[in-house]
Amino acid sequence: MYKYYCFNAIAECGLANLSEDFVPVSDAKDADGILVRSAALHELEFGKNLKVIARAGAGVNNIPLDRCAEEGIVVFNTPGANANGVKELVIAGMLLASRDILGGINWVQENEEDGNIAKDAEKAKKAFAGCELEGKKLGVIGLGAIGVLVANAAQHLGMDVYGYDPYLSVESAWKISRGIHHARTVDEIYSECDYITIHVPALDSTKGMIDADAISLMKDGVVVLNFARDVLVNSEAVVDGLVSGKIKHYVTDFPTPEIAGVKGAIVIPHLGASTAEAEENCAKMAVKEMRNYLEYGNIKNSVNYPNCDMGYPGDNKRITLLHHNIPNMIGQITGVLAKDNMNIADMSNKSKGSYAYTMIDVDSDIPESVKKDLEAIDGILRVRILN
Ligand SMILES: NC(=O)c1ccc[n+]([C@@H]2O[C@H](COP(=O)([O-])OP(=O)(O)OC[C@H]3O[C@@H](n4cnc5c(N)ncnc54)[C@H](O)[C@@H]3O)[C@@H](O)[C@H]2O)c1
Ligand SMILES: O=C(O)[C@H](O)COP(=O)(O)O
Repeated sequence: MYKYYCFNAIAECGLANLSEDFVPVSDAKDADGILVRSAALHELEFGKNLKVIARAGAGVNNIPLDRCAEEGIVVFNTPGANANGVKELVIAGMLLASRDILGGINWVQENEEDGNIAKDAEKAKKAFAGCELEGKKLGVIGLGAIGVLVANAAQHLGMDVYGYDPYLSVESAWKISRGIHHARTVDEIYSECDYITIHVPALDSTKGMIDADAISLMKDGVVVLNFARDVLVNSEAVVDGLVSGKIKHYVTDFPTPEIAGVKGAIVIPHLGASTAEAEENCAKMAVKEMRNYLEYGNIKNSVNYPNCDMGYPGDNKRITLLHHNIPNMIGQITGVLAKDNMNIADMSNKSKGSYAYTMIDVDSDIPESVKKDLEAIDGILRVRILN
């Protein structure tokens, strides 16, 4: 029996894929698995039984990844599952920044009692005129699941699109339309583009990347879109840019007290992934990842441990070990099994940064003493026996 706890509402169609071996609990401390969206887990003390956190979404800056790795907790996200929802909102954001749709709608609401509104609208409309996206230059920083979709969609709208991503994955490279220009430096995006949209994770290396220096390189009247994370921009620099007119509009999915009321800021309350489709995709993927790990020890889409998949163990018994990525771990682990005369039927070892994962299938039952001996090896963080 596995216990799980949901920190946010997780779409029912995903939870429906949990078998009867999974029961919800009312206290996260009792859980084997946690499902979460944006709830902040940094301050949470994890229970001893917690083995997995599945983030139904992309960004994992709400989860203490290193602490989880050290406590033997595998963290998953759901790459690409909400990318289309975000892409569509980014396109909407570009349109809202180009045409004064919001100003026009507000005018109509303010004049709803005007019996002559049809005629008056024809006089008023010049105040809300805008420009078109076609032919304008768009810079996309970060060409992952979302950035690629935004770049390709913008190209279909007739924009001249530049993409920048020094860590571009092969998977993304296959998807990028060949009409997208390859920007070799981020400065090229800053200096060339009329619209700049940022789709990178919040990391130490990306926090505050849109700062006063970056903005000083941008064209006058640039539109900056941030549907990734608030911390990617230096708020003070963006506010200064809006006040001076250097930035025409800052369109963001992340309201903060500094930005919310500033003229020129178009602020949305984190709605990028709030579509039925995105919520369902994310919930299904997160549940699948959590189940596959708890039931079979397989890791797919982890952000703090390597991917490692040995499928279904069949008649074999499975041992899984989370450990530090240091020399002689395999020697010590197999040494324990040899001491107990156990026969290894299949085995896999993968590493990611400072952490590694070993899966071993054996063709006999695994005595409790083996688990204890494995746990005693220096550098082992968690041992599971999946009988
Ligand atoms: N508004 C929302 O509701 C919403 C929804 C999903 C994701 N997000 C945010 O958007 C981010 C991106 O999502 P995704 O699904 O595209 O993630 P992803 O991991 O598929 O793509 C991120 C891309 O950024 C690139 N990158 C990393 N550092 C970079 C740098 N310094 N310069 C340029 N590129 C860099 C990576 O190589 C990768 O290709 C997430 O981390 C999350 O914070 C927001
Ligand atoms: O990183 C993400 O996936 C998005 O920011 C969506 O967050 P949400 O699941 O809280 O809407």
